Amino acid sequence: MGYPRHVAETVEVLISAKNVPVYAHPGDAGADLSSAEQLVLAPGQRATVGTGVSIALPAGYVSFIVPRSGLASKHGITVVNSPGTVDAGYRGEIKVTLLNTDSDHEFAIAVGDRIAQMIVMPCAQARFVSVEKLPESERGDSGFGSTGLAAHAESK
Ligand SMILES: O=c1ccn([C@H]2C[C@H](O)[C@@H](COP(=O)(O)OP(=O)(O)OP(=O)(O)O)O2)c(=O)[nH]1
Ligand SMILES: [Mg+2]
Repeated sequence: MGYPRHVAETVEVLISAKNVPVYAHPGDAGADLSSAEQLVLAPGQRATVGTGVSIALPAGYVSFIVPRSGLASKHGITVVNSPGTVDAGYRGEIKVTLLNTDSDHEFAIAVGDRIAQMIVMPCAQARFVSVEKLPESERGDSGFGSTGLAAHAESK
């Protein structure tokens, strides 16, 4: 019996890059982006780092730039504006604003190091329809931890 196999949607994305983002494994959601720059992030420092990658997403798609979990857990490196949003119409270089959250250790980046990953997703654009009153829902205006144990018990 074979493992059920669902072939994910693939979409053609035009790219201009020296280092094309790489999916480490078949079916991965994130393709690794590498640095086009050499730099050192001091403890607590942030920097906007070039990737040398420019893309043309098809209309109706978005790319999100998100941190790599290994860099986050081992070195405290994150993406400040995660998920960074690459609009379909953007043709400039994709840059990654990294933050070294480690309070003691600097983090050195060499050209070609994988610094973040990009996810390509279909994305709807809303047609905002103004109304006087929104339709009712079970959640209503509860949020911000409303389903936490204590709050949940109180509300029962
Ligand atoms: O991590 C990121 C986020 C954005 N961008 C590029 C692609 C995106 O389409 C553009 C604008 O991003 P965003 O809308 O998040 O920034 P903004 O501050 O609103 O700038 P703008 O006024 O240009 O929209 O910058 C990146 O290269 N990396
Ligand atoms: Mg914007």
